[in-house]
Amino acid sequence: MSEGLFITFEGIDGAGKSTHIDALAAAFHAVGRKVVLTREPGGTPLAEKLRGLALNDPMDPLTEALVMFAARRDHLLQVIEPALARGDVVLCDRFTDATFAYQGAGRGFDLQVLATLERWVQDVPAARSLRQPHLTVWFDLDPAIAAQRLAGARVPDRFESQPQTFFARVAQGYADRAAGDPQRFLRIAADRPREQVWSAVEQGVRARGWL
Ligand SMILES: Nc1ncnc2c1ncn2[C@@H]1O[C@H](COP(=O)(O)OP(=O)(O)O)[C@@H](O)[C@H]1O
Ligand SMILES: Cc1cn([C@H]2C[C@H](O)[C@@H](COP(=O)(O)OP(=O)(O)O)O2)c(=O)[nH]c1=O
Repeated sequence: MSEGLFITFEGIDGAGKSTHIDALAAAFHAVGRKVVLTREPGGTPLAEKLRGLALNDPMDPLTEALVMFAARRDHLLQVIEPALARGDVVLCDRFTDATFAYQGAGRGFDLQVLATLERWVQDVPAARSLRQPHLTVWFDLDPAIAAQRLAGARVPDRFESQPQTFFARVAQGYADRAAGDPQRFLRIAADRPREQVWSAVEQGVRARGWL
């Protein structure tokens, strides 16, 4: 049986995560892997309810961080860990790096508190230390370009309606997380045409021997 693979997609709103995650699922299916495609906040009935609150109800940064980690705990226990135990590939649109980027860098919340929550929530029986992604595909994009892509999109949620200065902090938050764990991150320059971005994603995953 194959070892389970946990791959997350990260980047600011509009960076291109949703555009490419289905194609990576198809690439894994093509080599015979079972794929669980999921997202955060969300992925379970409870976590999706928490998503609705987090994306729409006003709340302070600690409340927001706790809601994100509460959703994550349920998602880990109900979906991610069982899938990895089966040897499936879990492709997750956002995970804890988004909490450090949005609640940490974006909202200015205490990173030490986030690191404590990360240790509590991601301490699962099957992981030697903490459950972390085997690979995080980080779509790095200038917030100004992301804003152009999202202009005129649907009614923005609490995060999408933030000013560009917020997303500049979020983008730096991702860069800081990548600098802290470079082996785990595959940085994709996301300002190129879709085909070039996809090619970089596929080559990066293939280079790890997984496709
Ligand atoms: N490489 C690209 N060049 C131009 N537009 C893109 C590119 N990738 C995605 N888009 C468009 O930008 C918008 C946001 O893409 P999406 O994949 O939803 O981003 P995310 O999931 O990271 O928020 C969509 O309208 C999408 O069609
Ligand atoms: C997982 C996570 C997401 N978020 C934010 C980032 C996004 O703006 C929002 C999730 O929406 P998003 O992933 O962009 O979904 P969609 O493509 O449907 O808009 O939640 C956090 O602030 N912290 C987190 O820990």
